[in-house]
Amino acid sequence: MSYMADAQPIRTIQWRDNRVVMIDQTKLPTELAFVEYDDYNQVADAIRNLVIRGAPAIGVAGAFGLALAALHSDAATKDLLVEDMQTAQRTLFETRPTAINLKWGLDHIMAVARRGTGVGDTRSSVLDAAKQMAEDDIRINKSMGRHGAGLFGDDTIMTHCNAGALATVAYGTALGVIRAARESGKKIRVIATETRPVQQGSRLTAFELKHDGIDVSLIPDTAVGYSMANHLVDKVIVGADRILRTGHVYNKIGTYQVATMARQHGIPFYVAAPLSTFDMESDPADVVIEQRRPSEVTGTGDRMTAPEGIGVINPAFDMTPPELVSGIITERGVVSPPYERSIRELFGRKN
Ligand SMILES: CSC[C@H]1O[C@H](OP(=O)(O)O)[C@H](O)[C@@H]1O
Repeated sequence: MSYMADAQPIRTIQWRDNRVVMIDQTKLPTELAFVEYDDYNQVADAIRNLVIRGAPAIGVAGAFGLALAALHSDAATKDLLVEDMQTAQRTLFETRPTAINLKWGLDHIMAVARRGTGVGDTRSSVLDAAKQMAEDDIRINKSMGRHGAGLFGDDTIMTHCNAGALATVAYGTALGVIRAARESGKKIRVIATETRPVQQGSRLTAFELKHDGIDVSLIPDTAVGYSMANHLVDKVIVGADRILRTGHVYNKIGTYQVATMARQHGIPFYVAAPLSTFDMESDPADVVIEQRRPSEVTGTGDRMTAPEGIGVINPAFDMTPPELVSGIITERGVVSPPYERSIRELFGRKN
C-alpha cells in the first residue's frame, strides 16, 4: 500500500456506488480492511468508534454521512429534505466534540442543501459538494506540504499521533509535509511516538511511513524526553484538531508534553493544519475536550493492564499554548508568532 504522491494512493474514505467506503482503522496495522456504509447512523458509529479518525477525515466522513441522509430521505419537498438532513447533522455532530473539522464539514454541506431548489437538485448538489470536499482535502494537503517542506533539511523529525493519509483523505497534514520534504530530496528520518492509549502512532503512522519506504522508528511516549536529551530529534511536527485565532493548538493527548520538552531542548515545534481546522470564534474556555472510555487505558484487546474498577482520566486531546509553537503550516503558507495577527492576516489572504 502506498500513500506516495507518485502512486495512486489508497483513499482513507471515498464514495462508491452510493455508499461510503472507508478503511477500518481499528484493524490496522495487521489488516487492511474496508467497510461500506449506506446509512448515516453507521457513519456516526464509525466516527465514534475510531473506524475513521483524524480531524480532516471525520469532516469528510460527516459530509458523506449527510449525503447518505439526503439520498435515503423520502421527503417530498426540499424543506422536508433539509429537516431530515438536520436530524442527521445532529447525530453526526454529537459523535466527537473537539475536532472543529467535523462541524466545518457538516455546516458546509448543510449550507449547500439550503441553497437547493427541489429535492433532486438538492440531493445531487449535496453529493457533489461532499465529493469536492474530499478532492479539495488532497489538494490542500499537497499545498501544505509544499509550504512546509522548506522548513526541513536532512532532519530527524518527531511526530505524535497520526496526522497522515489515515487522518485525511489520502496524503496527510503533518505527514504530508514529511512526504513533501522527502519528495523534494531531503533525507528524512522519522521518530513516531506510539501515542497511548489508542496507539495511533504505532498502529497508523509507523504503518503508513513504513509502507511508503520512509525511515521511521517507534518510541514509547515516555521516551520523548530521552530522545530529545540525547540529540536524536532535530524538529517536531504534529497535526491539530482545532486551532484558535490566538494560536492555541488542540491536538492528541500528549502533544503538550512533546511541545514542552521541545522547548526545553531548543527544538522547533511545528503544527500542520488546513484552514478548516481553525476556529476563529472560540476562546480556550469554550473548547470541549473529548473524554474517552476507561477501557482504552485499562486494557489492550482482551488483556486487563489495570485493576478492575480503577478510576481513569482519559482525555483524547490537550491544549498546547501558542508560545510553544514555532510555526503553523497551512495550505496558504506558514504563520509565525504573534499568532493573533498572523492568523488574522492568513484568513485575509487570497488562496
Ligand atoms: C490531521 S489531524 C489528525 C489529528 O486527529 C487525531 O486524533 P484522533 O486520532 O483521536 O482523531 C490526532 O489529534 C491528530 O493530530
